[in-house]
Amino acid sequence: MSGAILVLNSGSSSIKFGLYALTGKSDPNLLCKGLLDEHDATPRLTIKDVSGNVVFDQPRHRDDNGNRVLLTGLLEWIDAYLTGDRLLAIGHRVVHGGRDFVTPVEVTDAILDALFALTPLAPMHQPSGLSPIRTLRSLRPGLRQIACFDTAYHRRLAPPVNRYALPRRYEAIGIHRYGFHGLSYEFIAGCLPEISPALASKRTVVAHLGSGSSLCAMRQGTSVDTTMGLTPLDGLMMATRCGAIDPGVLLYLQQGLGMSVGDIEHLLYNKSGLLGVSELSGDMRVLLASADPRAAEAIDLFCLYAAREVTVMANALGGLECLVFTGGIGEHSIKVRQKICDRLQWLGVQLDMVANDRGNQRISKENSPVEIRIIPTNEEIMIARHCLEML
Ligand SMILES: Nc1ncnc2c1ncn2[C@@H]1O[C@H](COP(=O)(O)OP(=O)(O)O)[C@@H](O)[C@H]1O
Ligand SMILES: CC(=O)OP(=O)(O)O
Ligand SMILES: [Mg+2]
Repeated sequence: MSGAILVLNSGSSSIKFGLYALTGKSDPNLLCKGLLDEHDATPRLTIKDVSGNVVFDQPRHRDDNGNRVLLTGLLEWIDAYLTGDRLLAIGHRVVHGGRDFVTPVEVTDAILDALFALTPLAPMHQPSGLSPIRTLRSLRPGLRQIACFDTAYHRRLAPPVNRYALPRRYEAIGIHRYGFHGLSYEFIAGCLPEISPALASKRTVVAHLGSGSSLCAMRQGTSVDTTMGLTPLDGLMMATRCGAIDPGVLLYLQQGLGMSVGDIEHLLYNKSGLLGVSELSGDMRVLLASADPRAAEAIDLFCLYAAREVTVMANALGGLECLVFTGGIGEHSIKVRQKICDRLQWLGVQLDMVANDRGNQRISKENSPVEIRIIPTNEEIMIARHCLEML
């Protein structure tokens, strides 16, 4: 098979783009990749080829509904760039697949409606992941679009691990833990046996630390527990999300302070986490560079949550033999990795400070009971692989 696949990964703070060539049955081959960072004052999609040359650069206007102008420009550019080769499909990261979507699907209007209906379960992500699909369907009705789900990798989680202590009738209607960042975890699961077969069988906790952050307890490539739940609000403290919180706080915000449901949703998803505690920014880079004590407090709390939840994941695994850092923060922040590992020394997590400073692939001490690694994630290639399987 020859042709190309476009991948769009719409996260809570960025749109990541990948264009892949398909050559036979081998792994999709990256042609160019790009990023639109919502932290930027004037976000723009900048795409570079594999040599690092900028090949596309267009601002995204705030009032560009559904990114129509941006996506129109992008499609025109891709047609010219591929010079005769055909765009075969567009693959998308969709955060919530709910109960019905546990493998990648080719999107139809009915499926799009069903996925939009899950918006209350992922209000920060579901609309931004789905609106490009709707826009692209109107721009190119004949082009196949494939949705790949963050929840799918955790689909085998079963009671009691995915169960809430609620009356059973709520579980019966789908209120249980789903877990997210599945495309990232699936990619990491694929990397472990390539690094070494022994690593793949280790009791592993993967820490995906980005704008959204979660942990996955992994054994033999499978998720056995994860920190996010019905929604991507649970578990770790995040850029602007609170993470695990006493549900009584929510009741008090409503009953005691008279806040509306919409205001509480906005507070928990968009105003809390690093941003809420620091009162400065949800961007870890900004906090690390700040001398304000509130920034340091926010970073401390972030690391406390992460370390605390690692112990919960280790419990699900019956021990801890490997800790993997990934995601924007996990891959790049020396200090955050160090602070998390410091809190986990009693579990056998022994960080090699020099290796950590250098950002080596392996950052644990030679005799550390727990092997510590940095593995850059790649949700886009995972989506491209799923598309190739579907095609
Ligand atoms: N060099 C760095 N040091 C610390 N944090 C970083 C660095 N580079 C990126 N980050 C953090 O990573 C976050 C984005 O992570 P990423 O996984 O790319 O996010 P998304 O959830 O949007 O996919 C940013 O908000 C930033 O705080
Ligand atoms: C599920 C989730 O939190 O995603 P992101 O990290 O892209 O916000
Ligand atoms: Mg992400």
